[in-house]
Amino acid sequence: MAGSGGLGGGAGGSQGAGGGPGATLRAPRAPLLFAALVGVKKGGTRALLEFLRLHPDVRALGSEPHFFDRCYERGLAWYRSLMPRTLDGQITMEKTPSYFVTREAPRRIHGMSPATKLIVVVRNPVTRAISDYAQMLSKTPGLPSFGTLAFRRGLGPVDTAWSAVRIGLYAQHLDNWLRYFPLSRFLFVSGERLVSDPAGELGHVQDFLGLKRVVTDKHFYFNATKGFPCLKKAQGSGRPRCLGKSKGRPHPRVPEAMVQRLRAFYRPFNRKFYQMTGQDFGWD
Ligand SMILES: Nc1ncnc2c1ncn2[C@@H]1O[C@H](COP(=O)(O)OS(=O)(=O)O)[C@@H](OP(=O)(O)O)[C@H]1O
Repeated sequence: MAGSGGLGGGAGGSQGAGGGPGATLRAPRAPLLFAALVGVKKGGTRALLEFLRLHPDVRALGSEPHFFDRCYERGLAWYRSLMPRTLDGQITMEKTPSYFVTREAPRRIHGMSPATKLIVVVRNPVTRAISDYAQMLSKTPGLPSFGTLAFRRGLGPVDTAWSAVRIGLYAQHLDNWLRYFPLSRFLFVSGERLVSDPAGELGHVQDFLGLKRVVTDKHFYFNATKGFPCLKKAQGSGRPRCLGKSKGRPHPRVPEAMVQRLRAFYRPFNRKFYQMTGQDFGWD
């Protein structure tokens, strides 16, 4: 049943983990080294996962399983069956950014394994909200303007009921996680630095996961057309690869006065988040 018994087993098969001849697979049901990229939506989670997958000791699910939010009723055996097979010492990973804002997710993940390592990519909540809105617009072109949705009656107080605003209240969401996990189980990655210095952020992530620093600046180049760091050699093709069009979308223009109001709104929440994490992300 979901919520008990750990994640062990699904990756422990008798063949086909890609470890080459003579590689020993973990015994079935041996506890997995499990790490989850739990958020935040539009923080840069796909970039981080794709970069981490270059590491030979990381085996990550490509798609978002949404087990701890939408699919929990399917049970742990289902979740386990989705996971890639791993060798002893390899880390199994998945990313589902909505976990960070799902009330039940921390309790459920803790129920599966309190040893889970949790990674959160955070980004300036104002830019994150605009990025979220850009994604909504790409799916629903006739959507009301950003200002209409972000402010009640278009002019009034900030509307915290709108998901694009609410997700950025990082301190509030983290409070819920800290009821189940100590801070030492978390790594907070700066979404801004993931763009300006991907190798530096990947260094912290590999340290946190107890991995050798294999992914380094040798793996990245800055693609001026895309405006983002890209991989020199993608897994499989060995060719240069940037993330797809939905990553690094142009943002709709939002009036500066609205941006300033949102910045002021988030400031106390950001400060609280800096205090809680002991890290200043420099968004003020
Ligand atoms: N290297 C690289 N290439 C492309 N994009 C990058 C990269 N690093 C970080 N980012 C930023 O990632 C943002 C999308 O975040 P997520 O992958 O977390 O989005 S999602 O929640 O999974 O939809 C995406 O947001 P937008 O720029 O608003 O599209 C990017 O700013």
